[in-house]
This record gives sequence, structure tokens and C-alpha cells, in this order.
Amino acid sequence: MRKQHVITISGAGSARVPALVGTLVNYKERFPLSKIIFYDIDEERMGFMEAYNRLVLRSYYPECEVVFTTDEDEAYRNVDFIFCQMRVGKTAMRSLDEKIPLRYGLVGQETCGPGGFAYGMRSLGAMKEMVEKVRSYSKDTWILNYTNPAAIVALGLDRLFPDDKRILNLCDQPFSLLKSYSKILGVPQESLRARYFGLNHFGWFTELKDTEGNDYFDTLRSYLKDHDFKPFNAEQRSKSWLDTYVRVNKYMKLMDEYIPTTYMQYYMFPDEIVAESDPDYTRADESRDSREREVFELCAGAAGKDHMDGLEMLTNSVFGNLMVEVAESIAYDLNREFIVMVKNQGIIDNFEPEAIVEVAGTIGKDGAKGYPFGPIKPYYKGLMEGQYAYELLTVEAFLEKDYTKALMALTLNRTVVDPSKAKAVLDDLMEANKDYWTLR
Ligand SMILES: NC(=O)c1ccc[n+]([C@@H]2O[C@H](COP(=O)([O-])OP(=O)(O)OC[C@H]3O[C@@H](n4cnc5c(N)ncnc54)[C@H](O)[C@@H]3O)[C@@H](O)[C@H]2O)c1
Ligand SMILES: O=P(O)(O)OC[C@H]1O[C@H](O[C@H]2[C@H](O)[C@@H](O)[C@@H](O)O[C@@H]2CO)[C@H](O)[C@@H](O)[C@@H]1O
Ligand SMILES: [Mn+2]
Repeated sequence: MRKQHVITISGAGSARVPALVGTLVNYKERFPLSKIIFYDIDEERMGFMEAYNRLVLRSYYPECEVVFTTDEDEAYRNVDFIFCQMRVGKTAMRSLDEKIPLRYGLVGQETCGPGGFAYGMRSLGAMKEMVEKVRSYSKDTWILNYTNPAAIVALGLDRLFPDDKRILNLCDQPFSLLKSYSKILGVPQESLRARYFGLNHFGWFTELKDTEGNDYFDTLRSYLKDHDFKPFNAEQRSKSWLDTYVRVNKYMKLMDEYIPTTYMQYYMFPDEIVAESDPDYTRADESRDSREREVFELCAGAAGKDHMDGLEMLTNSVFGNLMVEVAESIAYDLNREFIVMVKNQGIIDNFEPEAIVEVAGTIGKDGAKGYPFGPIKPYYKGLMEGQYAYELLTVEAFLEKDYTKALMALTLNRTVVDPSKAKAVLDDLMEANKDYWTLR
């Protein structure tokens, strides 16, 4: 049997955790665990799913010790891996991140635009505290992070902990898009090999082959120019998600050299997306009324039960699979291929070396290594330099509590541009976030 590990799921009140637990059960031979610690600062929210998570593990993983705690020392001490997926301010703050920008005719989105700025400022605070606590116990614990906005969190943690080589930020959107592409092409995802470049939630696929070397990129490009792009992923069939997938077609009809991530649409067609947004009902509300409600209802069915009869074991979420497969690749030095977030340092040789870029690469015992990409063309370089400057100024605004840098960051963001709108939305967001961050 492979060496067993102890993991902590931080943000264990996430509605995605039951599916992650099912994935861990399915991977028990590949990534065996001796203990899972569920940690959250909201005991009640974590408690909604505790009986279910315990029942699944008791039924299918009895050899694994299970702890639920709100004590961060218990959560972060003597742990091999931390699966970190906190939502600082929870859905209530996400709702404001998405609704406040719409008051000014700006894109309201979880990780992009002014909402992503406000979210990044909140996340950096909590993530800094988490890393400091973990490192007070061990420099060896791997911190695998999903906490968004990953672009801002990754850059900020790199600035805060430049020598920490065991923090790995992840995004499952490329992984998820590859699942959709494999369905379109009728090719198993595990045999697909992609090349990609960009910043997190701001990038393009440039190649798609299989392990035999068969090239599918032109086929996929043509398909996406001529057909509506619909996600395979049930979680992404809500209106707000479908709007971004459909706009991949629109983008491809205009320029089809590379295939953009769905997130690129917020930066390309912000006015259209704003016009189609409901200022009173955004993705935060959709996700609360869909995934969260369904999962909480399912989990409620486990109360008082000592067997799984009649209860479904959730699994097969993209979210869960990626994190577990990354942990496996690190734990056993498999050097499997992923789309990774790494410091550029020459990977894209005509782009800022200190940027955290998203490229194809491998993950092994020493973390993620990006494949060299070479130079990027002026169109992509220009877009990315503006977005990187936004990211960097957001991180500096957080570190220095600098209002002017925050204003500059938002003005650089393609979803804002107008500095008077940047000021209006910044002041509104600062008021709404006063319990989490402030600027002067
Ligand atoms: N990187 C990616 O591609 C990706 C994919 C999906 C979700 N996410 C991110 O994962 C996170 C979780 O999202 P979700 O919808 O699954 O979860 P959720 O919103 O259902 O729950 C998040 C949990 O985090 C907890 N939390 C907040 N602050 C915390 C702290 N300081 N320490 C520990 N726990 C804390 C909350 O109490 C809550 O229970 C979010 O940041 C989301 O944006 C990232
Ligand atoms: O709006 P939400 O909360 O449903 O999703 C926001 C997240 O969307 C992306 O993650 C997707 C993932 O790509 C997909 O495969 C599946 O696992 O669902 C996830 C959530 O929909 C994005 O990468 C994340 O950064 C977002 O937080
Ligand atoms: Mn992501």
C-alpha cells in the first residue's frame, strides 16, 4: 500500500466537500489516508454536512480517522496536505461582490472585475493568517489552495512568502474545459494533452493533441466557431455560466487563433454581460439556490442514520478530482501533466518574470513545473500586461493599504477602465468590506 497521509480540508463547510469526500473514497488506493480533519470557522455550516460526511467515511473508509474541528491549531498541526477552499465572507459577501459593480454598469462576478478585487482583498487577509499558522508548526505541510480569486491569492502569497515552496494554487476551470472538449471530440479526457497560457481566469488553449500525437485543435476550433459551446458540467448549466460559454463562440467568430477560457468573456464583452445580468439575482444566488441547497438537503438525509441505504455517495466533481490527483502526483512524485499556476521566470520569455502564469506543466514531489512556452504575440502580451498590472496593484494595495493603488488597479481592469467609475465602485466596495479590509 502506498504511504498514507493526513489531510485537512479547510473551508469544510463548502457545499463541494461532500463530493470531495466521495472522491477521496474512490481514490483510497491511489491516495490513501489515515486521517481527515474537517475545519471551518463556521461550525453550524460545517455541521449541515457533518453527519453525511461521517456516514460516507464510516461506510466506505472505516480505516480513516475523522475529526471535525473549529480549532485552527488542531486543523493545521501534524498534517501532510491542506486542501484549502475557504470563502472569506461566505456567499453573503460574494453576493455583494457581484451586485455592487452592477450598480455602476460594471461586470459583477466572483473572481473577475471589481468583485474579484474586493474578494481578493478579503482572501489575502485570511490566507496570510492561515499560512502563518501552518508554518508555525511545519515547513513541510503542502498547502493546496483553491481559495479564490486564485490569481490574486497566488500573487499575494508569493509576495508574502517568497521562499515557501509548498504552496500550490489551483484552478479547475481548464480541467473542466478539457472535460467539455473531450465530450465534443469523443476522445477520453485522460488521453488529451493541451497547451495553454495566460493568467488565472485570463488565458487561452493553443494546442490539443492526444497521447498518440493526433491533433484535435483545428477540429475543436472549427466546432467552437460553428456551434454553441455547452458545458458538460451540470454545475455550469445555470444562466450566468451558459452566457459565458456561449460567448466563447462569439469570440471565436471574431478571432480564432486560440481558444479562450470562458472567463475571458467578462473582459471582452463586459457591456453585453452587464446588460444580461439581473442586479437582484446573481451567480451567488444561483449557486446558493442550486448546488448548496441540493447538497444540504441530501446531507440532511443522513441525520441519525448508521448506513448509506437510500443515500447517494456524491463524487465525480471536477473540483474534487483535480485536488486529489494533484495531491497524489506530489505524494508519489508522479509528475503528471496539469494546467498549473507557476511563477513565470522565463516560461513565457517575453512576459514579466514575477507574474504567476497559467501554463501546461507537471506536478511532482517538488510541486509544479511549467513547460517552456516561448514568446507570446503583441495582442496577448498587451492584454496580459494590463491584467498583470491590475493583479500586482491589487496585491500592493492590500499589503500597503493604499487607496490610490487600488484605484489604479481597477482602472487598469478591462471590465472598468473609467477612473471615475473605478472610484465610485471602490468606495462602495470598501464600505461593504469594512469588516475585512480598509485603505487609506
Ligand atoms: N480555484 C478554483 O478553480 C475553484 C473552484 C471552485 C471553488 N473555488 C473557491 O473555493 C472556495 C470555496 O467555495 P465553495 O463554494 O466550494 O465553498 P462555500 O462558499 O460553500 O463554503 C466556503 C466555506 O469557507 C469557510 N471559511 C470562510 N473563511 C474561512 C477561514 N478563514 N478558514 C476556514 N474556513 C473559512 C466558510 O465558513 C464556508 O463554510 C471559494 O473561494 C471558491 O471561490 C475555487
Ligand atoms: O459559480 P460557482 O460557485 O458554481 O463556480 C465558480 C467557480 O467556477 C469554476 O470552477 C468550476 C469548475 O471549473 C467546474 O469544473 C466545476 O468543478 O464547478 C466549479 C464551480 O462551478 C472556477 O474555476 C472557479 O474559480 C470558480 O470559483
Ligand atoms: Mn478557477
